[in-house]
Amino acid sequence: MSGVSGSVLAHGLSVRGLRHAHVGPFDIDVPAGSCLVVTGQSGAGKSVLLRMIADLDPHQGDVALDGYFCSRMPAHLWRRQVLYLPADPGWWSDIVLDHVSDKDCTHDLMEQVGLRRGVLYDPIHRLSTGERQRLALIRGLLNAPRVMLMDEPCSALDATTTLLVEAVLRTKIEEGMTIILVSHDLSQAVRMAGTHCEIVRGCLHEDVS
Ligand SMILES: Nc1ncnc2c1ncn2[C@@H]1O[C@H](COP(=O)(O)OP(=O)(O)OP(=O)(O)O)[C@@H](O)[C@H]1O
Repeated sequence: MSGVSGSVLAHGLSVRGLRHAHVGPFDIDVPAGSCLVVTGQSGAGKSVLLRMIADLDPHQGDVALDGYFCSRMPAHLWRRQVLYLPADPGWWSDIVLDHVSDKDCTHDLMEQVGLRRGVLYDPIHRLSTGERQRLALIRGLLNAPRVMLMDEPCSALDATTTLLVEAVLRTKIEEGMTIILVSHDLSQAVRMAGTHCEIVRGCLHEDVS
């Protein structure tokens, strides 16, 4: 049982009383087809928040997707729908092609985010940080999650490439995806946020500026 009472979104992500150590409690609603941008100082708890939502870090409280609580669902089913994209993605093989299931879709997405075709045939360790970041995004998108929890997905990208990635994310949001995007880039927050919140002293404050 979740131990959480009260209403949750019928379509979208509802975070209820989520906390760990000095971070939280967080209560957030992110409707399907919208983007919440989370900012905050280094060490504020942004990554911990994402990892708790993905059920990767220990926590109190619960999260619901379309009214179905994480605590009542097998972990692998939750994480298939609610995908965490870490700032420093892990790779289980050094061969890029091992990580992509649909080559046509991958080519299409690579073009959209400005990745050269040759990336598919290079070893992962030889790729630039920004290439790996975009590849991890594509790998995540190929799994068609309902929710993406993105930890600074554009931190290694130049301004032009950042806009390409944002355009892809905007399309996904229009198609109904829910995104929580952690960023240190306030201009990105302005461009992407349906809602922009800042974590201050462990709590989330909606930006009203
Ligand atoms: N599993 C954990 N258990 C306890 N404390 C943790 C755990 N993971 C992270 N922390 C601590 O929680 C705080 C928030 O960490 P977090 O990684 O969420 O910060 P952040 O806001 O993402 O920072 P940055 O912008 O530097 O990435 C830090 O003080 C960190 O040391």
